[in-house]
This record gives sequence, structure tokens and C-alpha cells, in this order.
Amino acid sequence: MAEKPEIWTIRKVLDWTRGYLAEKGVENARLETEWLLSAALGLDRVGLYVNFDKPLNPEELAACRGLVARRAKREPLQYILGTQEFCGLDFAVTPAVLIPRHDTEVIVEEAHRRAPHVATVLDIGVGSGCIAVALARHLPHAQVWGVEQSPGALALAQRNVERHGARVTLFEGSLFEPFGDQRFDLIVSNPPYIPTADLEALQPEVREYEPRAALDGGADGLDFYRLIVPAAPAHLNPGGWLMVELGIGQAEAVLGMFARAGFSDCFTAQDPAGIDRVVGGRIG
Ligand SMILES: C[S@@+](CC[C@H](N)C(=O)[O-])C[C@H]1O[C@@H](n2cnc3c(N)ncnc32)[C@H](O)[C@@H]1O
Repeated sequence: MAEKPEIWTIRKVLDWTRGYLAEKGVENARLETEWLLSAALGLDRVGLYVNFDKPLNPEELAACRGLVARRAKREPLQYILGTQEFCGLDFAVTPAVLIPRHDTEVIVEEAHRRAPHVATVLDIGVGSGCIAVALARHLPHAQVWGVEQSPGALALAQRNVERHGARVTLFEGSLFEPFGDQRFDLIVSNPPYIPTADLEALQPEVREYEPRAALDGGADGLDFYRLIVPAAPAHLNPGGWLMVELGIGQAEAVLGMFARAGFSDCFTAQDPAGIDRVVGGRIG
């Protein structure tokens, strides 16, 4: 007698995938399994549950297998799904850009709280465009400029600007170079800030998939602050703000740079885990 082919229902695929991804070291394997299978099957998560006992056809199974195999190699979920939420907005993401982090929302919140009436904003290192687009949305009077040195990132940021109809103009180049002697009311940046020697210890999702140029901040992680902070006063209007995101343990060194560059009203702001995540100050 011929053997019966195995029947894979949605429930069975969910259970199997959850165990497989957990074995491969994926945190939140349960939730990620649901996101992956939802994307593969074109269902929302409720749709998965109401179709629990539906057997999958070979095409559907192949679609699930393809996405699960990528995640099992520790490719970030966001690159597989092509999207990440930031400040309540949906951003397209590809391996050309750093995946927007929720900790980075602190810089948007601080800009909104301390400088709500600014007219001109510069975002250095726009990546996906998440900060620039969120600021254009949250600061009603602001025209935002963004600069990025990676052409791949710049193209994606442009897509996100158009997706959200944001008042953001993008330039390819390094730091202040495209702007001559133009001055702004607010300069923000989430520069690369991981010390080079720490890159190898990062989780595989970051180490193997996110762009090195978005992560590597030089020997002590502070290279970009040494370039941005002393140069910023010449690009700020009187009373203008500089706000930068930073990594764990970098606040004291960066605050020192702000003081030496002549900034006043300097502050640090913490992320939800209580870590100093943003340093800012204004120029007299
Ligand atoms: C940490 S990522 C931040 C991306 C995005 N702003 C965010 O918060 O998700 C830093 C970005 O700076 C860009 N970058 C690196 N060096 C740069 C430079 N000299 N000038 C402009 N952008 C630079 C990288 O390509 C990367 O997109």
C-alpha cells in the first residue's frame, strides 16, 4: 500500500517552525514564526489562528520554507519582511540600511520636546530616513535636510520620504560637506558608534547582515562625535540645537566634547532601559 503523504496544517507548521527557530538561537521564536508565516501565506496573525487546521498546499509550504530558512540563518526579520515601524510610521528596510531601533525614538522625542518650533533641521547619516521623516512629521514648521554617504541607503531613504510625503530633501555626501556655510536650527545624528573591536561580538543578525558603515565608530566608537560636535556650531543658527544618539557608556565623553565646542543647556536623555541614549545642547 502507498504511504499517505504527510499533511502539514498551519498549526503543525507553526509548532514545527517555532521549535526550529528557537533551536537556531532566534529570540521570540513564537512571535517571529507568526510574522513569517503570515507573510508567506498572505494572512494576518488572526488569519493564521482561524485557519489553524487548514492543510497547506505545496506552493504555500514552499513559501513558508523559503522565509523560515532565511531566518534560521539569522537574517533579521525586518529584512525578510522588508519593513520596520518607527515612531508609529512604517519604513521600508533593506540590507542597505540599519534597521531603525526603538531606542532611536528618544532623539525624535527630545527634538519635539525641546525644539518644537524649529524651521530648519539637518539629519546626518539618514540611513532608512526614519529620523528625518519622523521629525518632518512631528515638527510642523520644519523643513528637513538629510545627508548620507551610502548611495544604496540614500535611494531607500528617498523611497521612505515619498511613502510618507515628508518635507525632507536628501543629499549624497559626507557629514556637512554638501551644505557649504548653510546653517540650521537643529542638527540631529545617530552616527555609527560601535567600537571596532566590539563588532565581532554582536549578535549574528547585526554582525553579518547590517551595513558595517552604519555601525563602526572607530577604535573607541567616538570618531563621528569628534567630527560632528566641533564642526556643528558653524552650521547652527544662534540658539540652535545639536542632538546626537550614542551607545552605552559614551555620554560622559560626548558631553565633554559639547562643552569644549561651546554648547550650553547640555542634557542627556535616557532610553526606556534607563541608558543614556541622547546628548544634546544649544549654541548661544
Ligand atoms: C547608525 S546609522 C543611522 C541610520 C538612521 N539615521 C537611523 O537612525 O536608523 C548611521 C548612518 O550614517 C551613515 N554614514 C556613515 N558615515 C557617514 C558620513 N561620513 N556622512 C554621512 N553619512 C554617513 C551610514 O551609512 C548609516 O546610514
